[in-house]
Amino acid sequence: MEINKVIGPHRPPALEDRAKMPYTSAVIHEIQRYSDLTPIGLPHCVIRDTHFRGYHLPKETTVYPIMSSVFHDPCHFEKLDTFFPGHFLDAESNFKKQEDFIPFSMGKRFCLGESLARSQLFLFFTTMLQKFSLGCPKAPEDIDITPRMNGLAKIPPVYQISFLPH
Ligand code: HEM
Repeated sequence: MEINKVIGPHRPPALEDRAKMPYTSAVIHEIQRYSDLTPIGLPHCVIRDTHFRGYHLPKETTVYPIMSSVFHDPCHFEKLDTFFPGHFLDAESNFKKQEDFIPFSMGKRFCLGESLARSQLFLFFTTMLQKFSLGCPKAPEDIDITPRMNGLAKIPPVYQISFLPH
């Protein structure tokens, strides 16, 4: 079987897309890109002998969709190791959808909770910022964001953060 392009099922627009808050959407997308929470994705297995871009994958080969390579693709993101919401904004500051940005994976087994998760991320993030002023005892440049563990998932370190109601 020759696979050139795997097309995911139709995804309905999430609440975040309908809200038309391009910078907020860009920040949330950049958080997902930069944090790179599941760097090697979830393992899959080919169910028959498969040819993919010149490689022969015998039946039952385990395949890891290396998500990190997507989030650090220099063809799509100019500042790979910098938190830069501009990756998802065009020259007029409109939200720029990146078709190759796939934190919820793609194909038949893409995340079933994608719409719910995206709506929740948007509501959680905007509500927090509307209701609280966020603070941290350390200066931003002194915060070590190296993950505590890095394997199937990246586990973030523990931070001290304050939420002061407006
Ligand atoms: C930010 C939040 C989330 C992220 C980044 C995420 C990401 C993912 C990824 C990468 C996969 C693996 C797809 C694959 O096998 O290639 C997955 C699978 C799945 N996710 Fe999520 N997910 C999130 C939240 C949720 C939520 C809230 C739900 C349910 C309420 C959910 C339900 C599922 C299910 C059921 C699968 C398995 C789909 C299948 O194997 O057919 N996810 N998710």
